[in-house]
Amino acid sequence: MSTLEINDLHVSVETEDGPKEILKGVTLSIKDGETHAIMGPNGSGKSTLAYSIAGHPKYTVTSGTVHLDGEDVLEMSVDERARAGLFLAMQYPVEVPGVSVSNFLRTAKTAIDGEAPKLRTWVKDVNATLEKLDLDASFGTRSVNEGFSGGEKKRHEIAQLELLNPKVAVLDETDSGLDIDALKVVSEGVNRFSEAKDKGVLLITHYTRILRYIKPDFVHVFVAGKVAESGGPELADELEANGYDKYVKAAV
Ligand SMILES: Nc1ncnc2c1ncn2[C@@H]1O[C@H](COP(=O)(O)OP(=O)(O)OP(=O)(O)O)[C@@H](O)[C@H]1O
Repeated sequence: MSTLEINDLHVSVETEDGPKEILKGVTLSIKDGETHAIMGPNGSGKSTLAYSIAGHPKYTVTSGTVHLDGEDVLEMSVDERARAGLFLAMQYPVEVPGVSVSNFLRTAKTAIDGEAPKLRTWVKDVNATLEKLDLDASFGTRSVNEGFSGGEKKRHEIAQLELLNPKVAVLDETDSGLDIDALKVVSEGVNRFSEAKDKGVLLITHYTRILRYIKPDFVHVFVAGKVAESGGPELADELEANGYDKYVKAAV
């Protein structure tokens, strides 16, 4: 049974005027098989939370804890976090010119598992995964994210998710820039991961439309660096109807 436990997490970034606190005490617990959606206004700190879990050096954890299966995540380097089973799909995936998708995926798999996957089964797995995501097999020869459309970038993130098979996935606006067909394909990939494999998902999103395909067990309203309210899927409908106004006013 895997659990990601975030407790009273405070995170700052360095600005020209000194450190600025972005996360102001985030507490969340994500267990196997649970999908948590985080929704909140622009600039409330959702990506900061995702990056802080993954270990981005720009963010300084000033207090609080993050544990995965009881292990102290904040003590781990970025690659140790990945090996421990954490996965981050970034809002803006970076280009890696000259590194093919196939090479990238195999290198990542080898680094995470500690040994290279057997070539024949790996090639089969990669091709099957790309096919499920409606990506042509030739996609594997392209440089990572270079010239990818918005939809291709997000499908590639989900291909990584499926092939690297982490314990917990943090998906930062994986629905942004997707047309309706791509949204379905990407959502199916997330569901294959979360439902079929009984894994934990933290899904950051602005839109309830993805929640038609990926059913969250919990919805959290994120305002001014912390969780302002938590509820079930019905909370997303309430946000769609009424916006964040009442939560923003209460946070001031
Ligand atoms: N270097 C910096 N200097 C000043 N402010 C910063 C810096 N880096 C981040 N911030 C601020 O941190 C806040 C949180 O940003 P973050 O990207 O986490 O929000 P978000 O909720 O993911 O927003 P969005 O929904 O627009 O993606 C923003 O107000 C942003 O301007």
